[in-house]
Amino acid sequence: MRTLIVGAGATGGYYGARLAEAGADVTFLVRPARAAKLAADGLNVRSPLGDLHLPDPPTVTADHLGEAGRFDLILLSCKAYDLDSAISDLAPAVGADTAILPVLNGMSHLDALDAQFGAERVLGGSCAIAATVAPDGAIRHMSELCSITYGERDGSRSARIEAVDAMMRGLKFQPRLSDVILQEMWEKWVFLATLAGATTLMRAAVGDIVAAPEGTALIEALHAECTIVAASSGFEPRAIVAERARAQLTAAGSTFTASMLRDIESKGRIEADHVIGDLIARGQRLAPEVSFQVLTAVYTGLKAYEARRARETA
Ligand SMILES: NC(=O)C1=CN([C@@H]2O[C@H](COP(=O)(O)OP(=O)(O)OC[C@H]3O[C@@H](n4cnc5c(N)ncnc54)[C@H](OP(=O)(O)O)[C@@H]3O)[C@@H](O)[C@H]2O)C=CC1
Ligand SMILES: CC(C)(CO)C(=O)C(=O)O
Repeated sequence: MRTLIVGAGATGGYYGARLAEAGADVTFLVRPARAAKLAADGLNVRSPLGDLHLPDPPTVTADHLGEAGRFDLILLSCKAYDLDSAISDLAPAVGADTAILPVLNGMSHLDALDAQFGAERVLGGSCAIAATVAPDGAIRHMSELCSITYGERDGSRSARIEAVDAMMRGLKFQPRLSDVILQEMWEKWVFLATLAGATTLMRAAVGDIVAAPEGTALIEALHAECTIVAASSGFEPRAIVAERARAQLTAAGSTFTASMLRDIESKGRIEADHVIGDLIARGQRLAPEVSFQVLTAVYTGLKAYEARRARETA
């Protein structure tokens, strides 16, 4: 299966490197600076599941993608703020039978991909991992948490999703073929928005927040607001998933944080609109009687961070 990994950052770099390690036919679509870094140093992964050095990872830049032909699978791993440019850059790789598997957090990227390439080409997907790109360019995988979930959005078991599943098996991450991928993407969004919202608002890990006065109540209120949006959209988290999420999000002593907090701490760009703003907008449309006060406080904090970052980097 010819696979194009769009982005060799934290997620694309990790999953793509593990696929390449196992001999899968992968090529990374990268921008010029990342291409130069990979050419100089190779693709390095530091992981509790085993380090990996790919001395010569196959890369292509957008200006040469047309010469690379069509791909069977495109694993899209950019941040949401780069989605429009990534869509235009990856377009030459999309043929009649290409499937696109996005692993971004949130949901609205599905609409953008559908509009550009047709919904029939767009799978559902998400990943659970704690990873980042270290200052030396290596992918730093920070815990054993490491899975990727994918499925046809109508729940069918197509030949192409079975082929994706076959390629993902036996590697250094947990693969999961889902028959209810939209439900799972919403559940992940509710979890992530609560985790990112609470840990960025408080600039602290879950355990630090629950140790503070009213910390657990704040996380629970945020989780409840996110759940209302999902339920109003027709994807109320299943009881067992909601209970597991609640336990993880309020665990005493937990050092769990969201990738968005890591991005803020490294003064990077964040997906404020995609992960939090979009949730509020959907909530205001579908449940206008709810005030979404905690989500709104989170969003204001994130937009203030963006404004400060823009001012200080201008
Ligand atoms: N990191 C994590 O632990 C987790 C992240 N996620 C989600 O996964 C998604 C991806 O996040 P993450 O991997 O952390 O992000 P990163 O910023 O680490 O990586 C994204 C990569 O995409 C590349 N990129 C962007 N646009 C293009 C383009 N047009 N062509 C080629 N490459 C491009 C960037 O390239 P360049 O280097 O040139 O900027 C960057 O290397 C996000 O939605 C995030 O929320 C989900 C679970 C966990
Ligand atoms: C929920 C979590 C931590 C797991 O992948 C995540 O998606 C993130 O940090 O962005």
